[in-house]
Amino acid sequence: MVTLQRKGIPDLVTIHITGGRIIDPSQEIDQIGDLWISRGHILPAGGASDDAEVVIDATGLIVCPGLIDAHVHLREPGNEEDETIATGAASALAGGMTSVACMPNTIPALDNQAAAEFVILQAQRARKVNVYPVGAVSKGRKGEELAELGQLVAGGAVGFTDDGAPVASASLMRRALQYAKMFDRVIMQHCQVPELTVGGVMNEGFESTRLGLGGMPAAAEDIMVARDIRLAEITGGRLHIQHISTARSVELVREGKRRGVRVTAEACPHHFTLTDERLRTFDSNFKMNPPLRTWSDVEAVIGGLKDGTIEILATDHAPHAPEKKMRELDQAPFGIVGLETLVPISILGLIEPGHLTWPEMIRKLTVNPAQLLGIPKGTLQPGADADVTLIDPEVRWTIDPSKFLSKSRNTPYGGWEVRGRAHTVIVGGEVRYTLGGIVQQGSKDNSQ
Ligand SMILES: NC(=O)N[C@@H](CC(=O)O)C(=O)O
Repeated sequence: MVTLQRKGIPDLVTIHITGGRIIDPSQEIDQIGDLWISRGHILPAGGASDDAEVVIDATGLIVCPGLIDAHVHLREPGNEEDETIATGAASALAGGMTSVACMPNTIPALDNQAAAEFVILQAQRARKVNVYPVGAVSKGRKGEELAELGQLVAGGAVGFTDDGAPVASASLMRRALQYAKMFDRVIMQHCQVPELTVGGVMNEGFESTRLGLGGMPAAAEDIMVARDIRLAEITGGRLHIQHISTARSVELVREGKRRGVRVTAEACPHHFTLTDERLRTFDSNFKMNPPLRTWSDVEAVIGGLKDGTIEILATDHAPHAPEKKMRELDQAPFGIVGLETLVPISILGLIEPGHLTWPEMIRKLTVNPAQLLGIPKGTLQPGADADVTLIDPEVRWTIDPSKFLSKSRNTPYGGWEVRGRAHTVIVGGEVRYTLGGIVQQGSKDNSQ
Protein backbone atom coordinates (compact mmCIF):
# COMPACT_ATOMS: atom_id res chain seq x y z
CA MET A 1 0.00 0.00 0.00
CA VAL A 2 1.26 3.50 -0.80
CA THR A 3 0.64 5.97 2.03
CA LEU A 4 0.93 9.63 1.20
CA GLN A 5 1.59 11.62 4.30
CA ARG A 6 1.25 14.82 2.33
CA LYS A 7 -1.46 15.75 -0.09
CA GLY A 8 -0.52 14.70 -3.65
CA ILE A 9 2.88 13.31 -4.50
CA PRO A 10 5.42 16.10 -4.76
CA ASP A 11 8.53 15.66 -6.87
CA LEU A 12 11.65 14.11 -5.43
CA VAL A 13 10.24 13.42 -2.00
CA THR A 14 11.74 11.07 0.54
CA ILE A 15 10.30 7.60 0.05
CA HIS A 16 10.52 4.76 2.55
CA ILE A 17 9.83 1.29 1.14
CA THR A 18 9.31 -1.12 4.01
CA GLY A 19 9.54 -4.87 4.41
CA GLY A 20 10.02 -5.91 0.78
CA ARG A 21 12.23 -8.66 -0.63
CA ILE A 22 15.08 -6.55 -1.94
CA ILE A 23 16.78 -8.23 -4.89
CA ASP A 24 19.73 -6.37 -6.34
CA PRO A 25 21.97 -8.67 -8.37
CA SER A 26 24.51 -5.85 -8.90
CA GLN A 27 25.34 -6.16 -5.19
CA GLU A 28 24.36 -9.84 -4.77
CA ILE A 29 21.58 -8.75 -2.41
CA ASP A 30 18.49 -10.90 -1.78
CA GLN A 31 16.99 -10.12 1.62
CA ILE A 32 13.92 -8.72 3.35
CA GLY A 33 14.54 -5.10 4.26
CA ASP A 34 13.79 -1.42 3.81
CA LEU A 35 14.88 0.90 1.03
CA TRP A 36 15.09 4.67 1.34
CA ILE A 37 15.05 7.18 -1.47
CA SER A 38 15.60 10.92 -1.20
CA ARG A 39 15.89 13.67 -3.77
CA GLY A 40 16.04 11.22 -6.64
CA HIS A 41 18.72 8.93 -5.26
CA ILE A 42 19.04 5.74 -3.22
CA LEU A 43 20.10 6.42 0.37
CA PRO A 44 22.52 4.25 2.36
CA ALA A 45 20.93 1.60 4.60
CA GLY A 46 19.33 3.23 7.62
CA GLY A 47 17.72 5.91 5.52
CA ALA A 48 16.88 9.49 6.28
CA SER A 49 16.67 11.14 9.67
CA ASP A 50 13.35 12.82 8.83
CA ASP A 51 10.06 11.05 8.26
CA ALA A 52 9.40 10.06 4.69
CA GLU A 53 6.61 11.84 2.77
CA VAL A 54 5.76 8.60 1.00
CA VAL A 55 5.72 5.23 2.76
CA ILE A 56 5.24 2.10 0.67
CA ASP A 57 4.47 -1.13 2.48
CA ALA A 58 6.23 -3.69 0.29
CA THR A 59 5.40 -6.76 2.38
CA GLY A 60 5.10 -9.67 -0.04
CA LEU A 61 6.57 -7.62 -2.90
CA ILE A 62 9.92 -7.80 -4.68
CA VAL A 63 11.88 -4.54 -4.64
CA CYS A 64 14.52 -4.41 -7.38
CA PRO A 65 16.40 -1.95 -9.57
CA GLY A 66 14.12 -0.51 -12.25
CA LEU A 67 13.81 -2.98 -15.12
CA ILE A 68 15.61 -2.16 -18.37
CA ASP A 69 14.40 -3.31 -21.77
CA ALA A 70 17.22 -3.13 -24.30
CA HIS A 71 14.98 -3.71 -27.33
CA VAL A 72 11.80 -1.75 -28.06
CA HIS A 73 10.26 -0.06 -31.10
CA LEU A 74 8.55 3.25 -30.33
CA ARG A 75 7.58 4.16 -33.94
CA GLU A 76 8.02 7.93 -33.61
CA PRO A 77 8.65 9.57 -35.97
CA GLY A 78 6.80 8.08 -38.91
CA ASN A 79 4.33 5.54 -37.53
CA GLU A 80 2.57 7.36 -34.72
CA GLU A 81 -0.60 5.39 -35.45
CA ASP A 82 1.21 2.35 -33.97
CA GLU A 83 2.95 3.97 -31.00
CA THR A 84 4.54 7.23 -29.91
CA ILE A 85 7.44 7.78 -27.58
CA ALA A 86 4.92 8.91 -24.93
CA THR A 87 2.58 5.90 -25.29
CA GLY A 88 5.46 3.44 -25.57
CA ALA A 89 7.04 4.94 -22.46
CA ALA A 90 3.71 4.66 -20.61
CA SER A 91 3.45 1.02 -21.68
CA ALA A 92 6.99 0.43 -20.46
CA LEU A 93 6.17 1.98 -17.11
CA ALA A 94 3.08 -0.20 -16.70
CA GLY A 95 5.24 -3.23 -17.46
CA GLY A 96 7.72 -2.34 -14.71
CA MET A 97 10.43 -0.80 -16.87
CA THR A 98 12.25 2.38 -15.88
CA SER A 99 14.54 2.49 -18.92
CA VAL A 100 14.20 1.30 -22.50
CA ALA A 101 16.46 1.39 -25.55
CA CYS A 102 14.57 2.18 -28.74
CA MET A 103 15.39 0.89 -32.18
CA PRO A 104 16.18 3.11 -35.18
CA ASN A 105 13.69 1.66 -37.71
CA THR A 106 11.57 4.80 -37.63
CA ILE A 107 10.68 6.92 -40.66
CA PRO A 108 13.09 8.58 -41.25
CA ALA A 109 15.61 6.22 -39.69
CA LEU A 110 17.34 7.26 -36.49
CA ASP A 111 20.70 7.72 -38.21
CA ASN A 112 21.89 11.18 -37.13
CA GLN A 113 22.52 13.27 -34.06
CA ALA A 114 19.34 15.38 -34.34
CA ALA A 115 17.21 12.21 -34.52
CA ALA A 116 18.80 10.84 -31.35
CA GLU A 117 18.30 14.15 -29.57
CA PHE A 118 14.65 14.22 -30.68
CA VAL A 119 14.00 10.85 -28.97
CA ILE A 120 15.52 12.07 -25.72
CA LEU A 121 13.54 15.33 -25.87
CA GLN A 122 10.24 13.51 -26.50
CA ALA A 123 10.98 11.12 -23.65
CA GLN A 124 11.68 14.04 -21.30
CA ARG A 125 8.39 15.62 -22.34
CA ALA A 126 6.52 12.37 -21.71
CA ARG A 127 8.16 12.05 -18.28
CA LYS A 128 7.53 8.34 -17.91
CA VAL A 129 10.70 6.25 -18.33
CA ASN A 130 14.24 6.93 -19.51
CA VAL A 131 14.49 6.32 -23.24
CA TYR A 132 17.90 5.65 -24.78
CA PRO A 133 18.16 5.84 -28.56
CA VAL A 134 20.00 3.13 -30.48
CA GLY A 135 21.38 4.60 -33.70
CA ALA A 136 21.38 2.99 -37.12
CA VAL A 137 24.58 1.29 -38.28
CA SER A 138 24.06 2.47 -41.85
CA LYS A 139 22.67 5.65 -43.36
CA GLY A 140 18.94 5.22 -43.83
CA ARG A 141 19.37 1.59 -42.63
CA LYS A 142 20.12 0.81 -46.27
CA GLY A 143 23.16 -1.31 -45.50
CA GLU A 144 25.41 0.64 -47.86
CA GLU A 145 27.31 3.35 -46.01
CA LEU A 146 28.16 3.70 -42.30
CA ALA A 147 26.02 6.26 -40.45
CA GLU A 148 27.81 9.05 -38.59
CA LEU A 149 28.41 6.92 -35.52
CA GLY A 150 30.39 9.61 -33.67
CA GLN A 151 27.63 12.18 -34.09
CA LEU A 152 25.04 9.64 -32.98
CA VAL A 153 27.04 9.03 -29.80
CA ALA A 154 27.19 12.82 -29.29
CA GLY A 155 23.38 12.84 -29.60
CA GLY A 156 23.03 10.16 -26.92
CA ALA A 157 22.98 6.89 -28.88
CA VAL A 158 23.93 3.96 -26.64
CA GLY A 159 24.62 1.45 -29.42
CA PHE A 160 23.99 0.75 -33.09
CA THR A 161 21.81 -1.61 -35.10
CA ASP A 162 19.90 -1.72 -38.38
CA ASP A 163 17.29 -3.87 -36.55
CA GLY A 164 14.30 -4.82 -38.62
CA ALA A 165 16.98 -5.67 -41.15
CA PRO A 166 20.43 -7.21 -40.69
CA VAL A 167 23.67 -5.54 -41.68
CA ALA A 168 23.97 -7.90 -44.61
CA SER A 169 27.36 -6.76 -45.90
CA ALA A 170 30.22 -8.45 -44.06
CA SER A 171 32.61 -5.62 -44.84
CA LEU A 172 30.20 -2.99 -43.51
CA MET A 173 29.67 -5.08 -40.37
CA ARG A 174 33.40 -5.41 -39.92
CA ARG A 175 33.90 -1.65 -40.18
CA ALA A 176 30.98 -0.97 -37.83
CA LEU A 177 32.49 -3.28 -35.18
CA GLN A 178 35.89 -1.61 -35.59
CA TYR A 179 34.54 1.93 -35.53
CA ALA A 180 32.14 1.47 -32.60
CA LYS A 181 35.06 0.22 -30.54
CA MET A 182 36.39 3.79 -30.46
CA PHE A 183 33.31 4.77 -28.44
CA ASP A 184 33.10 1.47 -26.54
CA ARG A 185 29.62 1.04 -28.00
CA VAL A 186 27.97 -2.21 -29.00
CA ILE A 187 26.77 -3.31 -32.43
CA MET A 188 23.42 -5.04 -31.98
CA GLN A 189 22.62 -7.30 -34.88
CA HIS A 190 19.32 -8.68 -36.19
CA CYS A 191 20.97 -11.87 -37.43
CA GLN A 192 19.46 -13.13 -40.64
CA VAL A 193 20.87 -13.81 -44.11
CA PRO A 194 18.25 -11.88 -46.11
CA GLU A 195 18.49 -14.01 -49.25
CA LEU A 196 17.36 -17.04 -47.27
CA THR A 197 14.19 -15.48 -45.85
CA VAL A 198 12.65 -13.83 -48.93
CA GLY A 199 8.90 -14.50 -48.95
CA GLY A 200 9.06 -16.08 -45.50
CA VAL A 201 6.17 -15.75 -43.07
CA MET A 202 7.14 -18.28 -40.40
CA ASN A 203 9.81 -20.78 -39.41
CA GLU A 204 10.73 -23.14 -42.25
CA GLY A 205 9.99 -26.73 -41.33
CA PHE A 206 7.23 -29.28 -40.86
CA GLU A 207 4.61 -26.69 -39.84
CA SER A 208 5.30 -24.28 -42.72
CA THR A 209 5.14 -27.14 -45.20
CA ARG A 210 1.88 -28.40 -43.70
CA LEU A 211 0.34 -24.91 -43.77
CA GLY A 212 1.72 -24.05 -47.20
CA LEU A 213 3.33 -20.86 -45.90
CA GLY A 214 6.70 -19.42 -46.91
CA GLY A 215 9.47 -20.45 -44.53
CA MET A 216 12.41 -18.69 -42.86
CA PRO A 217 15.05 -21.34 -42.12
CA ALA A 218 16.88 -21.44 -38.82
CA ALA A 219 20.06 -21.51 -40.89
CA ALA A 220 19.41 -17.92 -42.00
CA GLU A 221 20.00 -16.88 -38.39
CA ASP A 222 22.74 -19.40 -37.62
CA ILE A 223 24.90 -18.39 -40.58
CA MET A 224 24.78 -14.68 -39.68
CA VAL A 225 25.49 -15.39 -36.00
CA ALA A 226 28.54 -17.47 -37.00
CA ARG A 227 29.81 -14.80 -39.40
CA ASP A 228 29.39 -11.96 -36.94
CA ILE A 229 31.02 -13.79 -34.03
CA ARG A 230 34.03 -14.29 -36.27
CA LEU A 231 33.98 -10.61 -37.27
CA ALA A 232 33.77 -9.58 -33.60
CA GLU A 233 36.74 -11.86 -32.95
CA ILE A 234 38.99 -10.36 -35.62
CA THR A 235 38.03 -6.76 -34.79
CA GLY A 236 37.82 -7.01 -30.99
CA GLY A 237 34.49 -5.14 -31.28
CA ARG A 238 31.42 -5.70 -29.11
CA LEU A 239 28.65 -7.74 -30.75
CA HIS A 240 25.17 -8.27 -29.33
CA ILE A 241 22.87 -10.89 -30.86
CA GLN A 242 19.31 -9.56 -30.77
CA HIS A 243 16.27 -11.78 -30.21
CA ILE A 244 18.15 -15.10 -30.47
CA SER A 245 15.79 -17.86 -31.58
CA THR A 246 17.58 -20.99 -32.78
CA ALA A 247 19.35 -23.85 -31.01
CA ARG A 248 22.41 -23.56 -33.24
CA SER A 249 22.75 -19.80 -32.61
CA VAL A 250 22.72 -20.38 -28.85
CA GLU A 251 25.48 -22.96 -29.27
CA LEU A 252 27.50 -20.57 -31.46
CA VAL A 253 27.28 -17.80 -28.83
CA ARG A 254 28.26 -20.26 -26.10
CA GLU A 255 31.27 -21.36 -28.08
CA GLY A 256 32.21 -17.77 -29.02
CA LYS A 257 32.21 -16.77 -25.37
CA ARG A 258 34.40 -19.73 -24.55
CA ARG A 259 36.94 -18.39 -27.06
CA GLY A 260 36.81 -14.96 -25.39
CA VAL A 261 34.88 -13.14 -28.13
CA ARG A 262 33.02 -10.04 -26.88
CA VAL A 263 29.56 -11.36 -27.71
CA THR A 264 26.33 -11.08 -25.72
CA ALA A 265 22.78 -12.22 -26.50
CA GLU A 266 19.19 -11.46 -25.62
CA ALA A 267 16.06 -13.63 -25.68
CA CYS A 268 12.42 -12.52 -25.90
CA PRO A 269 9.59 -14.16 -23.92
CA HIS A 270 7.83 -15.42 -27.07
CA HIS A 271 10.93 -17.38 -28.08
CA PHE A 272 10.93 -19.37 -24.83
CA THR A 273 7.16 -19.83 -24.44
CA LEU A 274 5.70 -20.37 -27.95
CA THR A 275 6.43 -22.50 -31.03
CA ASP A 276 5.57 -22.41 -34.74
CA GLU A 277 2.63 -24.78 -34.12
CA ARG A 278 0.72 -21.66 -33.03
CA LEU A 279 0.59 -20.52 -36.66
CA ARG A 280 -2.01 -23.26 -37.30
CA THR A 281 -4.50 -20.61 -36.19
CA PHE A 282 -3.29 -18.27 -38.98
CA ASP A 283 -3.39 -15.56 -36.30
CA SER A 284 -0.94 -12.78 -37.20
CA ASN A 285 -0.23 -12.22 -33.49
CA PHE A 286 2.05 -15.24 -33.82
CA LYS A 287 3.95 -13.66 -36.71
CA MET A 288 7.19 -12.02 -35.72
CA ASN A 289 10.76 -11.76 -36.89
CA PRO A 290 12.68 -13.90 -36.09
CA PRO A 291 9.76 -16.32 -36.20
CA LEU A 292 8.54 -18.73 -33.55
CA ARG A 293 10.64 -21.88 -33.90
CA THR A 294 10.34 -25.49 -32.68
CA TRP A 295 10.34 -27.04 -29.21
CA SER A 296 14.01 -27.98 -29.50
CA ASP A 297 14.84 -24.32 -30.20
CA VAL A 298 12.73 -23.20 -27.22
CA GLU A 299 14.59 -25.69 -25.02
CA ALA A 300 17.93 -24.44 -26.30
CA VAL A 301 17.00 -20.79 -25.62
CA ILE A 302 15.99 -21.78 -22.07
CA GLY A 303 19.28 -23.69 -21.74
CA GLY A 304 21.15 -20.55 -22.84
CA LEU A 305 19.31 -18.46 -20.29
CA LYS A 306 20.08 -20.99 -17.57
CA ASP A 307 23.82 -21.25 -18.16
CA GLY A 308 24.35 -17.53 -18.78
CA THR A 309 25.01 -17.79 -22.52
CA ILE A 310 22.03 -15.44 -22.92
CA GLU A 311 22.47 -12.72 -20.31
CA ILE A 312 19.61 -10.41 -21.28
CA LEU A 313 15.81 -10.59 -21.45
CA ALA A 314 14.23 -8.08 -23.83
CA THR A 315 10.79 -7.68 -25.36
CA ASP A 316 11.32 -6.60 -28.99
CA HIS A 317 8.12 -4.60 -28.32
CA ALA A 318 6.90 -4.12 -31.91
CA PRO A 319 3.53 -2.35 -31.95
CA HIS A 320 1.40 -2.40 -35.10
CA ALA A 321 -2.03 -0.80 -35.38
CA PRO A 322 -4.95 -3.27 -35.66
CA GLU A 323 -5.74 -2.36 -39.28
CA LYS A 324 -2.22 -3.44 -40.26
CA LYS A 325 -2.00 -6.55 -38.11
CA MET A 326 -5.49 -7.72 -39.23
CA ARG A 327 -4.39 -8.23 -42.83
CA GLU A 328 -4.00 -11.81 -44.09
CA LEU A 329 -1.04 -13.59 -42.53
CA ASP A 330 1.33 -13.12 -45.46
CA GLN A 331 0.48 -9.39 -45.70
CA ALA A 332 0.50 -8.55 -41.97
CA PRO A 333 3.67 -6.95 -40.55
CA PHE A 334 6.03 -8.90 -38.31
CA GLY A 335 6.03 -8.13 -34.60
CA ILE A 336 4.17 -8.15 -31.29
CA VAL A 337 3.90 -5.82 -28.31
CA GLY A 338 5.68 -7.05 -25.20
CA LEU A 339 6.26 -4.40 -22.56
CA GLU A 340 3.14 -5.06 -20.49
CA THR A 341 3.53 -8.85 -20.55
CA LEU A 342 7.28 -9.25 -20.02
CA VAL A 343 7.13 -9.84 -16.26
CA PRO A 344 4.25 -12.37 -16.07
CA ILE A 345 5.33 -14.31 -19.18
CA SER A 346 8.90 -14.52 -17.90
CA ILE A 347 7.58 -15.77 -14.55
CA LEU A 348 5.50 -18.35 -16.42
CA GLY A 349 8.30 -19.45 -18.73
CA LEU A 350 11.31 -19.21 -16.44
CA ILE A 351 10.47 -18.92 -12.72
CA GLU A 352 7.52 -21.31 -12.41
CA PRO A 353 9.24 -24.25 -14.15
CA GLY A 354 12.36 -23.60 -12.01
CA HIS A 355 14.66 -22.63 -14.90
CA LEU A 356 15.76 -19.38 -13.22
CA THR A 357 15.62 -18.01 -9.69
CA TRP A 358 14.27 -14.51 -9.10
CA PRO A 359 17.76 -13.02 -8.67
CA GLU A 360 18.92 -14.73 -11.87
CA MET A 361 15.95 -13.37 -13.81
CA ILE A 362 16.24 -9.87 -12.37
CA ARG A 363 19.94 -9.79 -13.27
CA LYS A 364 18.95 -10.26 -16.94
CA LEU A 365 16.56 -7.30 -16.67
CA THR A 366 18.74 -4.86 -14.71
CA VAL A 367 22.51 -4.93 -14.34
CA ASN A 368 23.17 -6.95 -17.51
CA PRO A 369 21.25 -4.68 -19.92
CA ALA A 370 22.75 -1.63 -18.14
CA GLN A 371 26.21 -3.00 -18.91
CA LEU A 372 25.26 -3.76 -22.50
CA LEU A 373 24.07 -0.20 -23.06
CA GLY A 374 26.78 1.40 -20.93
CA ILE A 375 24.24 3.29 -18.81
CA PRO A 376 24.56 4.09 -15.08
CA LYS A 377 21.40 2.15 -14.15
CA GLY A 378 20.36 -1.28 -12.93
CA THR A 379 21.54 -0.96 -9.33
CA LEU A 380 20.27 0.02 -5.88
CA GLN A 381 23.68 1.10 -4.64
CA PRO A 382 23.59 4.15 -2.36
CA GLY A 383 23.86 7.28 -4.49
CA ALA A 384 22.46 5.62 -7.61
CA ASP A 385 19.51 7.15 -9.49
CA ALA A 386 16.36 6.04 -7.69
CA ASP A 387 14.89 3.89 -10.48
CA VAL A 388 13.09 1.14 -8.58
CA THR A 389 10.49 -1.45 -9.54
CA LEU A 390 8.22 -3.19 -7.05
CA ILE A 391 6.82 -6.45 -8.37
CA ASP A 392 3.88 -8.33 -6.93
CA PRO A 393 5.01 -11.88 -7.71
CA GLU A 394 1.77 -13.57 -6.72
CA VAL A 395 -1.12 -11.45 -8.03
CA ARG A 396 -3.19 -13.40 -10.55
CA TRP A 397 -4.66 -11.58 -13.52
CA THR A 398 -5.86 -12.12 -17.05
CA ILE A 399 -4.05 -10.37 -19.89
CA ASP A 400 -6.54 -8.03 -21.54
CA PRO A 401 -5.03 -6.21 -24.54
CA SER A 402 -7.81 -3.60 -24.46
CA LYS A 403 -6.29 -2.36 -21.18
CA PHE A 404 -2.77 -1.88 -22.53
CA LEU A 405 -1.29 1.60 -22.29
CA SER A 406 0.46 0.88 -25.58
CA LYS A 407 -1.38 2.26 -28.60
CA SER A 408 -1.32 -1.21 -30.13
CA ARG A 409 -2.92 -4.49 -29.08
CA ASN A 410 -0.96 -7.07 -31.09
CA THR A 411 -0.17 -9.65 -28.43
CA PRO A 412 -0.29 -13.45 -28.66
CA TYR A 413 -1.03 -13.60 -24.94
CA GLY A 414 -4.52 -12.06 -24.85
CA GLY A 415 -6.76 -13.98 -22.42
CA TRP A 416 -3.84 -15.81 -20.76
CA GLU A 417 -4.25 -16.22 -17.02
CA VAL A 418 -0.95 -15.23 -15.49
CA ARG A 419 0.76 -14.46 -12.21
CA GLY A 420 2.84 -11.42 -11.24
CA ARG A 421 3.09 -7.85 -12.45
CA ALA A 422 4.63 -4.48 -11.68
CA HIS A 423 3.08 -3.00 -8.55
CA THR A 424 4.83 0.37 -8.21
CA VAL A 425 7.44 1.97 -10.44
CA ILE A 426 9.72 4.78 -9.31
CA VAL A 427 11.81 6.71 -11.84
CA GLY A 428 14.40 9.22 -10.70
CA GLY A 429 12.87 9.26 -7.23
CA GLU A 430 9.30 9.93 -8.44
CA VAL A 431 6.49 7.42 -8.03
CA ARG A 432 5.26 7.31 -11.63
CA TYR A 433 3.12 4.17 -11.63
CA THR A 434 1.16 2.17 -9.11
CA LEU A 435 -1.14 -0.77 -9.85
CA GLY A 436 -4.14 0.92 -11.33
CA GLY A 437 -2.35 3.46 -13.42
CA ILE A 438 0.06 6.25 -14.14
CA VAL A 439 0.57 8.61 -11.19
CA GLN A 440 -0.11 12.18 -12.21
CA GLN A 441 2.46 14.38 -10.58
CA GLY A 442 1.77 18.00 -9.84
CA SER A 443 1.39 20.45 -12.66
CA LYS A 444 4.53 19.29 -14.42
CA ASP A 445 3.26 15.93 -15.63
CA ASN A 446 2.78 15.73 -19.40
CA SER A 447 3.00 19.47 -19.68
CA GLN A 448 6.56 20.11 -20.77
N1 LIG B 1 10.60 -8.00 -34.62
C1 LIG B 1 9.57 -7.82 -35.42
O1 LIG B 1 8.86 -8.78 -35.68
N2 LIG B 1 9.29 -6.63 -35.95
C2 LIG B 1 10.11 -5.46 -35.85
C3 LIG B 1 11.18 -5.38 -36.85
C4 LIG B 1 11.91 -6.63 -37.09
O2 LIG B 1 12.84 -6.90 -36.32
O3 LIG B 1 11.57 -7.32 -38.04
C5 LIG B 1 9.25 -4.22 -36.03
O4 LIG B 1 9.81 -3.11 -36.02
O5 LIG B 1 8.04 -4.37 -36.21
